[in-house]
Amino acid sequence: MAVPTVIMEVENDGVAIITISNPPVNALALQIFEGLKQKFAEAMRRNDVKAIVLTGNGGKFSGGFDINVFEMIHKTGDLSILPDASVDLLVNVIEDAKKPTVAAIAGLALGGGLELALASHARIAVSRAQLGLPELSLGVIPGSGGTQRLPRLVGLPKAVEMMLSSRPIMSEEGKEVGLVDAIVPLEELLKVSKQWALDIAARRKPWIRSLHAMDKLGSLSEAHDIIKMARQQAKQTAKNMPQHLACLDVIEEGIIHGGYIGVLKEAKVFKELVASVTSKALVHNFFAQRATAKVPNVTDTGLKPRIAKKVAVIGGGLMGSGIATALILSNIYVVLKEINSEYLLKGIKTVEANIRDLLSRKRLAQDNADKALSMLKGVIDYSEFKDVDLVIEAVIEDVPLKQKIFSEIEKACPPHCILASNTSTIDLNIVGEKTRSQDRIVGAHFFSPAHVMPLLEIVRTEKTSPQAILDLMAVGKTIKKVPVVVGNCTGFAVNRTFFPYSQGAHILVNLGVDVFRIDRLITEFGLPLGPFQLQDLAGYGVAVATTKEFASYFPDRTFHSPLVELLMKNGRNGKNNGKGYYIYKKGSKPKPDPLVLPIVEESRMLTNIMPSGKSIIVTDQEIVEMILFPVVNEACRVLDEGIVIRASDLDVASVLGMSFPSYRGGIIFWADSIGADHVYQSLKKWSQVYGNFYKPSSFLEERALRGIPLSAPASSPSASRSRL
Ligand SMILES: C[C@H](O)CC(=O)SCCNC(=O)CCNC(=O)[C@H](O)C(C)(C)COP(=O)(O)OP(=O)(O)OC[C@H]1O[C@@H](n2cnc3c(N)ncnc32)[C@H](O)[C@@H]1OP(=O)(O)O
Repeated sequence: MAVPTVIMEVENDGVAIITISNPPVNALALQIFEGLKQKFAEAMRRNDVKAIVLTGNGGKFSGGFDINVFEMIHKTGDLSILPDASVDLLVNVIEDAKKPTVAAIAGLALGGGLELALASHARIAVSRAQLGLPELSLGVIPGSGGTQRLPRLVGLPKAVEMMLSSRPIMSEEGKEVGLVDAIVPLEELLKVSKQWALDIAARRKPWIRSLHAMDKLGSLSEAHDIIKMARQQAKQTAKNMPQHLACLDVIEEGIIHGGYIGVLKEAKVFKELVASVTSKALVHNFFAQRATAKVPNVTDTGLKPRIAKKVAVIGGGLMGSGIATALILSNIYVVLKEINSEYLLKGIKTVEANIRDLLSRKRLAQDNADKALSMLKGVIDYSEFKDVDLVIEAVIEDVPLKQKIFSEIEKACPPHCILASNTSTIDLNIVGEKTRSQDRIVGAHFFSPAHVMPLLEIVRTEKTSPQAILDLMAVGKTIKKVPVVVGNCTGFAVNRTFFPYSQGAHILVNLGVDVFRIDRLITEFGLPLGPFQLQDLAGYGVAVATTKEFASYFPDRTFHSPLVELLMKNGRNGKNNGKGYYIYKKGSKPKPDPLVLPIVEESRMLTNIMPSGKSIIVTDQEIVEMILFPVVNEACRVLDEGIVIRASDLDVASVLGMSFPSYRGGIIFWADSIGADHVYQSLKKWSQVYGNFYKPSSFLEERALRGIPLSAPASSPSASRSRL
């Protein structure tokens, strides 16, 4: 592994080029701060140095502060390892120095990386470099002056937007808003930056210390209004995440009392937030997501992924058209197949509507939209399949139909082509039973809407080849999904883990708990929708079909609630017909419908599970736990059966596939933070009163009783102790 280093070369023109080197993204490891201090001190001392250019090795400026250090703090609680960079290095050594520094930015400058560039006296970037302050997505705020300097360079509205969204901008936009001074080709980056630095030194170009700039800040009352509005928004969109309001407080401090005071407050708040549970969970998420890219016996075999240039999608329904949209948006040529021209037209219209929607929400530029649509071709036979690299079947969940399609595509496609199914429940061995191509049959399970949801569950059977998995992972990355490789079982990792979620909610309702109270508590916990609103949205057909599927595989823990069927009998079909548990009207928010209450009563009469016919009394916390602990319990079975490679894969899958709040780290991380023992004891207690649905799994029981975290790998010393 390469050692993080900072090197300095002084050229005859009097410019010292200081280069950060820490592959792959030049993260600012603790040694880098030391190195920067030393090299800047040397550059200031040397008489042959007139100016400095700060840059990064390997075509990247810097991906920011080394997030491993946050992880170390979360493990040890030792905040003293944080470098005192924000004043010491960035203000005293760089910004207030007697020699100017120019940041030469290629590739990316994120977080602390961008903050180094902000403290420099000018920024020269290559085209399409990513510039951003994504710290809030890690549960902290920018901690090296970013909260103060960015508003002073780009104005308060843009700075607030960049920090609160954590989304980077391209250098082209950076140039428009004043973050970048010039955009140049990569070959000229150093040359132009050196000249710029010399020009500043000779006062031919302005020597700007951005912490002291005032012209972009606007009046105090304007700033007050902007921050007030941002606070209101953050309260709605970033509930339970302290870093958003903290960031606004720190920005405000600097506007009222000056940039330097702002920097001091920023450093203090940064330290507090680094140690927070939110940061711990979000940093866990960051590394957990990266870990999904490492699949034993697949990514470590030396195999190279083959690039899919042309993909066929079979089925133009909601899922198929969403998948086609995701592919064409990433410049992959798609043939969309339907059984007749009427259905095909419908499918293509859905893809067009998806693209229009992205356009209207400014997520896509017109020329990119046109380009994407030009990559789509509709077909009603297999003639275009002769040169496809991947087929994704996305028809209804019907075993004979899928088997027929797989027999057909085996003949129609070239031998290297991967044959994938988007089934969410059906065993892939059964899907591919009638073929001789089991080694290239794989699950490509997208989540609805497929062009928006970031998870791609890649399901392998014992026969799927490593090459097929690797190729599909590469497609997933290209279309900006996070691929998580899982094993084959009913519901695979995500739907299997979460099937008790709506079951638990239905048990509670039949025990007398109010439907809308449950939804409110689950959204307060952090999921975007409660289980009943989710059912309204997904459609009752899905609820009935999946419950049936799970009931046949897991009869010991399936609860038969007649509620959905009763709703349908009463002419309710969820959002589809505007009437479910909620009333849906165009242009207004869904409203709880009191007219469902008699239907709920009918369901309660039929199930007759309320003790002595009376509603149970439960606290808000118990309600959340009675819904989510059974999910943890099923997650334990998924771990026990080796359906996922590592526990953190389930965290990623729960966050990206089920919108489990990322600031709680994911389903297993959350359970471990509460303690396996509490989960176990609660489930045990409920199973004695309410039955088998709550019965703790043997995996949970063993870990709880032996005090081993659920996330500990089976082979780890702490977990293997359990078998002694
Ligand atoms: C004081 C300051 O204000 C505080 C901060 O700066 S906090 C840090 C702010 N920076 C960030 O949030 C950026 C985080 N990184 C990223 O978003 C992305 O990694 C990236 C856009 C830089 C690159 O993306 P991509 O090319 O897809 O590569 P990706 O797989 O994510 O990362 C490559 C490797 O670099 C590591 N890495 C990336 N950024 C890192 C960082 N800031 N610290 C430590 N490691 C980092 C990843 O963990 C991964 O390691 P692995 O190969 O061992 O799994």
